[in-house]
Amino acid sequence: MKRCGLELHHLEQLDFTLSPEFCCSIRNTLGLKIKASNVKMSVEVERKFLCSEDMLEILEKIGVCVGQRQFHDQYFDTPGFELTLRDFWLRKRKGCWELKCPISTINGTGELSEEQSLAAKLCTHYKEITNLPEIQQRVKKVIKGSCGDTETTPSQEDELWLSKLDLVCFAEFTTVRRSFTLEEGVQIDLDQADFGYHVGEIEVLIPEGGDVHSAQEKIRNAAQKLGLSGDQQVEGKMNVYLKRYHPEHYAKILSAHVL
Ligand SMILES: Cc1ncc(C[n+]2csc(CCOP(=O)(O)OP(=O)(O)OP(=O)(O)O)c2C)c(N)n1
Repeated sequence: MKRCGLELHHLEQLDFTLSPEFCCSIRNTLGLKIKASNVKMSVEVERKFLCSEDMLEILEKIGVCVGQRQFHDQYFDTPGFELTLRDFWLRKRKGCWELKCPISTINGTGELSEEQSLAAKLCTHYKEITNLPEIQQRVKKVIKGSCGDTETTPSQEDELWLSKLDLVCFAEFTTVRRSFTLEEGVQIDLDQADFGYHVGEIEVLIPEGGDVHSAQEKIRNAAQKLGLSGDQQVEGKMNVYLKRYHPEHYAKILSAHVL
């Protein structure tokens, strides 16, 4: 999710009166403004955690609850899973398309301290693209399809570009999310997915090429404040969903070291 001073989910919470397309156009407008001032936050650094009652109490004390919302996600890939096997995640959420792309973990030079190595192990970071023509281009490149021209009007021609690129929905579920802000730039989401999985995530957004280590440091501090201990990697919603509903794909993804 892109955020500037105004949180995008504040707009999304209004969508009982605004259509998804209108929300998307607001998002795009904000995106353009952000780009113009050169602070486009397009890389998400995050750590998943399992939220205990104690943590929730701490969070309610030290964080500011910025609301609850519900969204339905649909994930798309080719029948041969050419995107997800390369760690690309194409999703439609509330009428908006998003593509999460892997980025190099190399950020600067020098040895990592033990703490930094642990933070890197526990955190994921992905670039998020939300501009549909850019998404289509990236997807085409990844799956190397000779799929003809996809320069179509995005919101009205969903089916067309998807079928041209042989993309089908392989996962869909609804999430109820409660969000908190902890300190400048640190957001905590508590997710409850409709297939029975609860998970929390600590998230920091940085610009492309920004300092991933310092984002990880912020996440580590937030984790400490919540009393999170240990170095256990926690599964995200998609891990659990795939394991349960697409075990063969899950096994392939594991052997490709994507999850
Ligand atoms: C712990 C872990 N999670 C995800 C992945 C791979 N992966 C990357 S993107 C991706 C799809 C989105 O997953 P996630 O970030 O868990 O979803 P969500 O929290 O709803 O998205 P948000 O609202 O924060 O944008 C996956 C599976 C991984 N390798 N390891």
